[in-house]
Amino acid sequence: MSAGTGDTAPARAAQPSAAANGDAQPVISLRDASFGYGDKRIVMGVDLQIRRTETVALLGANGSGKSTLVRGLLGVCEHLGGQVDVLGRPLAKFSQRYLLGYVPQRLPFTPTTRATVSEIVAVGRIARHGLFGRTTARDRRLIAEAIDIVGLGDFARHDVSTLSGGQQRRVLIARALAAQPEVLVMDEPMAGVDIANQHLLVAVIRRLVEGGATLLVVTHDLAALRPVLHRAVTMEAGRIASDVPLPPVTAGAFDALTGEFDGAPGELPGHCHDVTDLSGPPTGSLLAPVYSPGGPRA
Ligand SMILES: Nc1ncnc2c1ncn2[C@@H]1O[C@H](COP(=O)(O)OP(=O)(O)OP(=O)(O)O)[C@@H](O)[C@H]1O
Repeated sequence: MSAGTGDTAPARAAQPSAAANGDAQPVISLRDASFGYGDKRIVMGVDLQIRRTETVALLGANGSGKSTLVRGLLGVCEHLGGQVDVLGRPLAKFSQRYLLGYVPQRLPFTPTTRATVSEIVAVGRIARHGLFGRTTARDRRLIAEAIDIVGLGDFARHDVSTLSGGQQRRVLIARALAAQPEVLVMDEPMAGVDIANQHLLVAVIRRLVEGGATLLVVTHDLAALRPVLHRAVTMEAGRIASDVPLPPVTAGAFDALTGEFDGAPGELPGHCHDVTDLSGPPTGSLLAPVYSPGGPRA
C-alpha cells in the first residue's frame, strides 16, 4: 500500500506529530454537541476536533457515553444539540456514511455463517457503490488489498466462521477499509482478543497509522494500543473529562503481557505465524486515496 503519495513515498513514523496537522480543517468537529436516545441526553456539551492522520483513543468507564458519541457520529442515535461536522459537512447533510468506516465491537459471525473472508470484505465495496453495481476488476483488487493489509491474504477463501475471534476482528477492519473510508472508527478492537492476536491487531493498526489513517478508537485498553495513539480523550458521565496528547513511543513493539516495549518497531512475537509480513508499510493503491488530503474519491 502506498503511504499517500505513491509507492516511493517514505513510510512515516508510527506516531507522526499530530501538531503537524494542527492547522488542517478537522475531519470530525463537535462543538457543544449532545447525543442521546429519544429526547434523553446521554452525551452533553462535547467539544472535540479530530484532524486528518490523528489517532485518538476514546476512554472512559462503562456507561460514560463513548459508544453513544460514536453512534451519534454514525447517525444511529439522536443528535440533540450543538454543531457536528463530519468531513466538512454538517452531520444532517453528511450522506456518504461509508466514508466513516466502522469496526464494531461485537463480531457478527456465528458458527453457521457461510461466507468467505473475501465475501465479507466485498460488503465494504457494496457499502460504497450500492447493491446493484457489477463487481469490477478494481473492486476485486481493492478487496484483495484490504485483506492483505490486515494480513489475511492466506485466508481469503476460508469460511469466516473457521477463523479465530482476533482474525474475525481483522476481517471487519478489512471490510471497513474496502469502502475506502476517510476515517476509521473502531469500537473496542482489543475486546476478547488474546495477547498474540492483540499484537497482530496493533501491528495492523500501526500499518494503517503509518499509511496516514485517521482513527477514532473506543477502548478500555490504552496500554495495548499506546504505541499507535496520538491523543487520549476521556469521557465521564457523558462529558469530556480530559483530552491530552500522548508523546511518541520511540521504542520497539509493545508487549501487552509485560507492559514493556521491546524489539524493532512492528516486530511480531515468534508465535504469531498466521499472517503475511506486517512489519513494513503497506504497498499498493487502496490506502493512497484514502489517506491523501485531497478528500473523497470515486
Ligand atoms: N439504545 C439506548 N437507549 C437508551 N439508553 C441507552 C441506549 N444505549 C445506551 N444507553 C444508555 O446510555 C448510557 C451510556 O451508554 P454507552 O453505551 O454510550 O456507554 P459506554 O461508555 O460506551 O459504555 P461501555 O464501556 O460499557 O460500552 C448508559 O446509561 C446506557 O444505559
